[in-house]
Amino acid sequence: MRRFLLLYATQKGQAKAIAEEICEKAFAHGFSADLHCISESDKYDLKTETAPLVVVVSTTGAGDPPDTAREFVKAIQDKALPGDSLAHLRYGLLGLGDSEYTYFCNGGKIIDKRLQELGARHFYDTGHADDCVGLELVVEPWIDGLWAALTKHFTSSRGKVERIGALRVALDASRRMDRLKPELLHIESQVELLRLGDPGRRDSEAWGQNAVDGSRSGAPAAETESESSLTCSEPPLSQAALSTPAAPPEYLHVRLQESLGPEESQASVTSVDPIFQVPISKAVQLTTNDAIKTTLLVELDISKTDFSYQPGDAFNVICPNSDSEVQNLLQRLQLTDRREHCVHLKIKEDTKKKGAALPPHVPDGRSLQFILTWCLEIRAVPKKALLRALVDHTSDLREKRRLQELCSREGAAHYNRFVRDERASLLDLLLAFPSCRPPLRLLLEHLPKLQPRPYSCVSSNLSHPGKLRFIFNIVEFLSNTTKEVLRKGVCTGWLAAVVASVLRPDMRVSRAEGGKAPAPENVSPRGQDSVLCPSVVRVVLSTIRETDIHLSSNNQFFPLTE
Ligand SMILES: Cc1cc2nc3c(=O)[nH]c(=O)nc-3n(C[C@H](O)[C@H](O)[C@H](O)COP(=O)(O)O)c2cc1C
Repeated sequence: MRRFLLLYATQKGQAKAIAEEICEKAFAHGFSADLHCISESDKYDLKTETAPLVVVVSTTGAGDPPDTAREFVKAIQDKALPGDSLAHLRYGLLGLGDSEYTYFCNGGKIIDKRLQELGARHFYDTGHADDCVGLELVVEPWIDGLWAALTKHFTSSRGKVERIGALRVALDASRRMDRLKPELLHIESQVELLRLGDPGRRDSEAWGQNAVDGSRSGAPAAETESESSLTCSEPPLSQAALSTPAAPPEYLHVRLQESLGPEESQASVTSVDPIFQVPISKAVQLTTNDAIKTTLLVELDISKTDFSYQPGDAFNVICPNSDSEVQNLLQRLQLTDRREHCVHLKIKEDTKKKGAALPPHVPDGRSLQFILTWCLEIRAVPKKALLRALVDHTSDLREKRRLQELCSREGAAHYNRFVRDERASLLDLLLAFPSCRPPLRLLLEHLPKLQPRPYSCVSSNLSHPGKLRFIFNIVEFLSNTTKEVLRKGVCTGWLAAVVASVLRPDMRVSRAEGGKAPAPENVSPRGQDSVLCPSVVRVVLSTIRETDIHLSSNNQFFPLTE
């Protein structure tokens, strides 16, 4: 068995589960993995490790490595470490993150960068998996490729790494004895020679071409396939035999029934918690106009509601999808004239889907317009399963082929580049592929729930009776798409719905990479840019008390008094 060291650093368990999956699969590929949490520093020693290292590490906080990696990071960041202290080490790293956060996969990036600084080299290129679109999109191909990379590592550098390790140990031991004998100089030069001629270096460069990296996905392809776009590809992909996933089984039966009367209040969005619709009563720009990051204090008028809260409680804020996008979607589905019809769902009797269940976020009997506005995340980046399902409803053969490519294994880099990184939505795809005419059923089966976002409130009922105050940090608050949309001056999407209602036309949306608290000199004195909201925006609040959401340290700068 060829052994490798497998370390994971997790906050919520996903990195651990992935490391365990690697460990289980290793055996079948002829490897044995020594699996440890990265915090178990007594179980491994990178300074003397001769086997390749595989690290799976997630990100938490504002781009921090998980708590369990704190000691490890501190240890490798020790400035006293020589720049070649890990030169014998070959490693592969899989970072987990969520591109909705400012510092995507930063936990992994910090460790990766420092290992490189200490002389360690990749035997397999780094993967960055994105929880926002599904970790599996990167994790699965990354694990699939790992076995070939390990095999290549073991065959091309068999013995050499072990020899370096053995020589180093001998050298270090002798150094500790503080007797620099002439033969040690010989060993030292052997180590140097091995390092210079180590094929692992060339391997790592070669593997670099096969990046399974969210942030750089498609970059190599971009050089050779400059003409590729969402709708068209070039050889070799356009001529490749494709391995596409099986069509996801249909499982919903949809019945549209003419509505008998006007729809009830929109407040009955699906939630087990009590829900309130409240106006935004005030928005205060807390940062000056030239601040790197724009920070808003948003005040909601809850005087007509009845619930208690404390500072630090988190609230789920749900905003509706933009009306124009909903209308566009209805048009593409050719259902505009039936938008007021009530939607009734049943599980198809002959479905092949195991454990099929009605989507809990789609209430029975509500209008089609209501469901598209309040229940479905119509801006979600379509997953490959949805792309695959769209193939079967596309009549133009060229469009069909391109959709097949985008959901195929061979087209994974194009999916990342043109769908995931561009944050394309279903509507974008329907516009790009005009012959695609999916049934409503397909949307209800595939679109996820319109997600609320938790925000901590910063006021108390005593300090601000009848008011609920939140801090919105614009840079972190906006998705890439929304930032882009705002730059173009068009507001769409639910995030933009809130922002548009509180942004003054002259308020700048910062492009800078945020994450740090605004410098005190950038904080507007006493909220002088305070503006009364021109319009009342319906925001649905559902209370949740989340003990693990605390006020960020940013808040200490904010002048919360009137
Ligand atoms: C409180 C919290 C903070 C997070 N911060 C970041 C971040 O700054 N950057 C990032 O890329 N992902 C961030 N994430 C996303 C996680 O890294 C991602 O969901 C990952 O899959 C979690 O893996 P784990 O369960 O092993 O910790 C954060 C997640 C949570 C819950």
